[in-house]
Amino acid sequence: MTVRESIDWTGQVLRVRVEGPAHGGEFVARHSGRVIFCRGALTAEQVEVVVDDDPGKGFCRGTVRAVLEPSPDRVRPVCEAAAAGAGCCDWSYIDGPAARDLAGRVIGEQAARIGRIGIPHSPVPVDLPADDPATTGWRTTARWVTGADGRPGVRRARSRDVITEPCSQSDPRLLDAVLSAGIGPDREILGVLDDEGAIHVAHRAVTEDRPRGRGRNAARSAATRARARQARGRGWEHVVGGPTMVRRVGERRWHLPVDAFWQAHRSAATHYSDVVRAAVVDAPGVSGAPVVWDLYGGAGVFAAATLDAAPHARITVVESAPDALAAAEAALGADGGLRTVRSRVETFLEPGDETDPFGRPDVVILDPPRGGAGIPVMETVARTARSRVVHVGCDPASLARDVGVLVSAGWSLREFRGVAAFPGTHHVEGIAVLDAPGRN
Ligand SMILES: C[S@@+](CC[C@H](N)C(=O)[O-])C[C@H]1O[C@@H](n2cnc3c(N)ncnc32)[C@H](O)[C@@H]1O
Repeated sequence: MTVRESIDWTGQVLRVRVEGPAHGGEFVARHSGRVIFCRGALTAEQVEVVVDDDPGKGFCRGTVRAVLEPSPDRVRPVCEAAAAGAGCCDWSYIDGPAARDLAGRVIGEQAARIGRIGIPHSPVPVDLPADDPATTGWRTTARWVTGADGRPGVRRARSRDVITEPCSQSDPRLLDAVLSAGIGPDREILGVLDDEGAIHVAHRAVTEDRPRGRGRNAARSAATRARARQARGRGWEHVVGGPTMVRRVGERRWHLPVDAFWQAHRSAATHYSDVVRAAVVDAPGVSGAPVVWDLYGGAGVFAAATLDAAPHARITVVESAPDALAAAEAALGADGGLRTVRSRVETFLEPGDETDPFGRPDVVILDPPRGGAGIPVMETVARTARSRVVHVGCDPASLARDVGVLVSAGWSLREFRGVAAFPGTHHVEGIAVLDAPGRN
């Protein structure tokens, strides 16, 4: 069938057989030659889906309203907020091991399709973070909003409505503290359980931006604009605990503003640190004093892991947030070989500025935000790093694109794994370790 631009199935109920997972948490099904991205479905199920977003091209989006033939991997959703329609735990109806397998398939598929990377194991294996089996209560930094009635909750999917059933991700002590604080209407709330067991609650005015247009991309852009207007560190009223949290990996401690970046899962920083340590220790052809770049380095968690593996390493942490770098210097400054650079990574790597007082890097570690490092950054890294690259990425598509740049420049993939760092959701962290041409 030829698909016409004017087609619109919005509101139609379709009976479909579900195929595999797509990037973004929906599942693929087909009807009359068009793809339907189905929310709330599972591989091989027969479902009835209501079309709720139809851009009028070769695909549309829908939500499952009845499961006619359920998968054995379907379980009762553990997240009350998601069951009530919130956008938080979109895979909370999928059994944990099955969800990890599905996430590994998405990582492998994106690697092949976008990165043109041959993966030896598909699905890519997805590990529990530091063997932590928690499916609920794993999040130690959480956010809520209050609506006009002042009750804290999370947003309904693709809506500004507030759902007050609890989300299962956050440690339950956080919501208890938020409820006891009695915060008023129209506030954004931040709750943190830090690594010394202290609870911090802060709130500020909700900043909103109306979507310009329909669909989830418009909603996402509106959220991004709102976040950009409400800068980090601004406007918080601290009502429980104080403005500074303590974070720990092993024996090291970081003092950070409560809204500074820290890995969301309570065991993620430890897991990634273990991976970095192992990757630095056996980087091919590298001495006991490697030169290392920790790009998008935050408070230097991976720099710390590097120093544990190679105490004489000379490390440059590149990061745009000054509060994170101050915390890195305070936590690691006593270790001689640390240099912090407050800069966007793109600027740090600009032509003519690729040199480092420590010399060309043996190992480059990258942990960019969701959009990934991008092709120009990866091309420079491919030319500059001597031995090994470790890329940690929370979006399988941008990770695939970034790693694909290295692979097409002749780098070989030594390890490619996922980490179930966001249980109950489709989100997954991917970690790729690559060796320079001629080094493996
Ligand atoms: C995913 S976090 C990783 C932080 C650190 N590796 C950790 O595990 O705590 C990404 C970091 O990159 C920083 N960032 C975002 N865009 C950046 C850019 N273009 N250049 C430098 N840093 C950036 C953010 O402030 C954030 O600290």
